[in-house]
Amino acid sequence: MNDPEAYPTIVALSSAPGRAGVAVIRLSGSRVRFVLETFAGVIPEPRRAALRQLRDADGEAIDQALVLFFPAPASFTGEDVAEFHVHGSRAVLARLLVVLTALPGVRLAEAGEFTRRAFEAGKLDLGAVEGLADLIDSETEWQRKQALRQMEGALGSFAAEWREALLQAMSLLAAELDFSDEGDVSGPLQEQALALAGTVLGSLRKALGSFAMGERVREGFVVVLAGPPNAGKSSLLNALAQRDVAIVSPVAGTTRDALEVRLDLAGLPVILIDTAGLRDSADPIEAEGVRRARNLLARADLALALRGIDSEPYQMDGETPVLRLATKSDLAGTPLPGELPISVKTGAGIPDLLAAIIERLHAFGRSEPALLTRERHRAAVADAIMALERAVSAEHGQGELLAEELRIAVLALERLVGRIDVEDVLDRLFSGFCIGK
Ligand SMILES: Nc1nc2c(ncn2[C@@H]2O[C@H](COP(=O)(O)OP(=O)(O)OP(=O)(O)O)[C@@H](O)[C@H]2O)c(=O)[nH]1
Ligand SMILES: [K+]
Ligand SMILES: [Mg+2]
Repeated sequence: MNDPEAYPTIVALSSAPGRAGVAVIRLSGSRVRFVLETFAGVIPEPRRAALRQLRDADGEAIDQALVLFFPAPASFTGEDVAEFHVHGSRAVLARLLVVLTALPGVRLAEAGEFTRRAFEAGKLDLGAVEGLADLIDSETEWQRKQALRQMEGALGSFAAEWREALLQAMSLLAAELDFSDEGDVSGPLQEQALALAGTVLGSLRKALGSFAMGERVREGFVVVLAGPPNAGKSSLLNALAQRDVAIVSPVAGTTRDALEVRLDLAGLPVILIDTAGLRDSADPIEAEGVRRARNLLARADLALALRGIDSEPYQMDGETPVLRLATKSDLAGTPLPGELPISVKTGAGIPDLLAAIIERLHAFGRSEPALLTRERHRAAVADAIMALERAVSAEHGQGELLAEELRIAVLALERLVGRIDVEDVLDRLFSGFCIGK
């Protein structure tokens, strides 16, 4: 890790680009002390801010900066790390990055490279890296809480406990097998091993139960506005987004393309999608819009089925959970049983609608924050569960089979936290990171 060839010192703007009061430039690697001496004239006391004038090699001032030094190994990456807190001006940042990268052995960081080094130094496990990525992307309260817990290693510590228990079960089985010459004797040690596996199985099932919520909190709940033309779908989208996003008109068949807005509903991230009014149309463009609407509806987490209170009832089929709305409640008409009356014109019923949507979304899981948040997590835990289910249902006396299933479950848990098969996951993950992270 200290080899400057294999690990050049990396530098990047770690705060957001553009004009700002303060910007943070971060460096990591074996040349950090040299950089500090050269540009700041001093290596500050570890973790203490020092106000310094930064000067280039000719002694010309670049900016005043707060300078921080985090010596290896107690740093984010495990290497020597420095931060320059400078004025967030494009000219200061451009000049500083030019002079820093002009030094031999110093280059600009790639996306996620600081975090990759932290991972390689064992500072973060895969779950924590994923949590960090999610925290940076988080926009709502639920997303922030879930990501923070994951960044702090929740998944890693659960996985370590499960793995520990299964390894213990495996050693009990091995001891049992040593006592028997046929490898087919069931005894008290096997019973103990099975009990351990059963406990882990219960805990894994509980974690799996958190996935539906965890994934949706991470990616957003998909809520689709559906109903016949002119039911008021686009009007409702605009009202909920509090922006003029979609075209509204009295012409039936106005909306063709699906339009989406992101909402924060009591901390839950929602992707609200407006769609073409559902009807048989001879117009090929409108018909395509209706086809897309039906597809979106089929994979939505919740459908808002709209009917104008002055219009005919209509049938909406499919598996998607539905909340029924009678729109335009300011006009003459009566809501049908089960319909919530709303009016975009007067605002009547809109707070009730929001409360009803939030209530429906909570049906995906009430306990927060979730432990499993990505398909990758679900797949690994499901594999471990299947192996343990086979283990606990094995015939008595099949000690070797049992051990094999436990081994499969342990491997799945090692995949979960990135002990094995990690490269592909990392490449995909880091390509989505910002440059200075
Ligand atoms: N009185 C009244 N009119 C409304 C209300 N909401 C929508 N409208 C009117 O109903 C008409 C249709 O509204 P849209 O929002 O375009 O309906 P839509 O369901 O998106 O229609 P398509 O995109 O054609 O399927 C427009 O003239 C709206 O002004 C309401 O709450 N009260
Ligand atoms: K319309
Ligand atoms: Mg519309």
